[in-house]
Amino acid sequence: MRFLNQPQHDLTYNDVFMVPSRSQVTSRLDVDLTSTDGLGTPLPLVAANMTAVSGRRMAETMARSGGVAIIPQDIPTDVVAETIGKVKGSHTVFDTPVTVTPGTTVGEAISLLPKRGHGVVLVVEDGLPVGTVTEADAQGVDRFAQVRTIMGGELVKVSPTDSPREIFDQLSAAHDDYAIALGDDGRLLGVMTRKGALRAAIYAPALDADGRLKIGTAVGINGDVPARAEALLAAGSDVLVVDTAHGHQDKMINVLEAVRDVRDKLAPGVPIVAGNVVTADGTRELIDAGADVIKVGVGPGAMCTTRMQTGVGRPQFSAVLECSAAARELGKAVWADGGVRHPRDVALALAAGAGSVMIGSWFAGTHESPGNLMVAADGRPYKESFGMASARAVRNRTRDSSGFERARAGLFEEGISSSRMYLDAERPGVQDLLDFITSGVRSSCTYAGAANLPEFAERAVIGIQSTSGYDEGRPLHASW
Ligand SMILES: NC(=O)C1=CN([C@@H]2O[C@H](COP(=O)(O)OP(=O)(O)OC[C@H]3O[C@@H](n4cnc5c(N)ncnc54)[C@H](OP(=O)(O)O)[C@@H]3O)[C@@H](O)[C@H]2O)C=CC1
Ligand SMILES: Nc1nc2c(ncn2[C@@H]2O[C@H](COP(=O)(O)O)[C@@H](O)[C@H]2O)c(=O)[nH]1
Repeated sequence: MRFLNQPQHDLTYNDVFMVPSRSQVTSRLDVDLTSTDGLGTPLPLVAANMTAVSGRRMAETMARSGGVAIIPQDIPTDVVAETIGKVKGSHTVFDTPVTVTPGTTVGEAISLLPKRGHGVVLVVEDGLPVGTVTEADAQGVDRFAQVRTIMGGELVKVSPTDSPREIFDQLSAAHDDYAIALGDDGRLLGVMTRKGALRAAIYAPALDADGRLKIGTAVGINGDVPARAEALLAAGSDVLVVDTAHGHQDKMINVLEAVRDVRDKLAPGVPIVAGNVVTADGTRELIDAGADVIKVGVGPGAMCTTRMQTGVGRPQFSAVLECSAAARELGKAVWADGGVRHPRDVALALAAGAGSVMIGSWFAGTHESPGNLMVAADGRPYKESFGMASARAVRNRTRDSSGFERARAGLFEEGISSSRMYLDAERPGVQDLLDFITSGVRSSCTYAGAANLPEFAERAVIGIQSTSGYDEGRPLHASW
């Protein structure tokens, strides 16, 4: 990457723009978005280790689309192990349906609809699919009625060996939008919508050496971290994130060395990600202590109050640029963590040299995040998000401590305890957001003349802009 005009101060994503360069890449579909962080996932995107963001559904969906989700450090180890098992047991292409039985009430079935982006609940009897229920089927029906009275019985059945294009064509011919895939024994393998078929032709899943979906997990720096790391690796975690607010501290370095020893003994191929830092020194020290990838970002997160509380942090574009250069010198990479609100931010982080980009709050406002769907007074659906250093998260993390210790820890909050992440009516599912982001990033690459992410980081030409420069680029949804 090179600057068009030399910066005199540190820069946020909003402070910069990219100019087009002569390109030999003629189609956005020719761009290879494989991450350059050593994990080699087909998409350079990571769902953050936040309780309001990454659970089983987020992990499955991210991995099917080529990225990865990190299950947070605050989830009990046995629950994380169970989640890893479920994700690894799910189909790598077909979506996992929400299922009910014919005797389930309509009210319960409808309450399960928002658990998936595809808007259908599958009715299963004795292990066999017998019908579907959608919001439309339930219109005007008593919530206590059983779903058998309203379910649609015509199911489009496809084979797991059918190509995405064949499934798309079968659904179009049947004027339907929901296919179920059955194994040879008639067992349900998963479901696919028409849009899902289109996506299956574009995205490749992120798979482990045994061909199962990838999933990552996080540990903090307190408690018996090596024991938790051992259990997570034994359960099959594909990435281990060692995460704390101030990553450039002695305790982190000691913990990281211990986690590296556990990893080397049990699962030498599993990368360790550590953070957060925002300086070249912090990056180098965490790499020396055993990290393969450095998580970069102090204070850019949407749930973050660190900069207002402490004055500490660094504008994220400059932090990623400096840390990625330091990591690259040592043959390692960084994740740009936090502050992503538009596809352009992902593109700019990759231009600054990030190997992958971690997203939290934006993904919290999707069907696949763990929270319950709520509806605001104006009718807009939303999910609650909260920071991992908020009083709410600290209370949860210190549940085994004394009342005094919990109360004291609560005084040191550095995050928001409750925030509304509205579901975008146009993009309510995380796959919708991934479509939005990847189409933007593919396009950024072709503007730079890059066929892949190493070329993009090499060729990007970045300029610095004023706030009016940034404003000029915002679309107007009404006349001025
Ligand atoms: N990227 C970011 O900007 C930030 C991210 N977070 C996220 O919140 C989650 C919780 O992290 P964290 O608050 O570190 O909680 P942890 O539970 O991981 O505890 C942090 C440990 O580090 C010690 N510590 C020393 N200095 C600091 C400091 N300045 N800030 C915080 N802890 C410090 C704490 O001791 P003691 O309590 O005695 O001081 C404690 O032992 C993580 O997921 C983290 O990534 C949190 C804040 C900023
Ligand atoms: N200072 C704080 N930072 C936090 C907190 N919880 C999470 N985070 C960081 O934010 C990113 C995600 O950023 P986003 O803009 O995509 O939401 C996450 O990975 C953490 O590094 C917090 O309570 N305080």
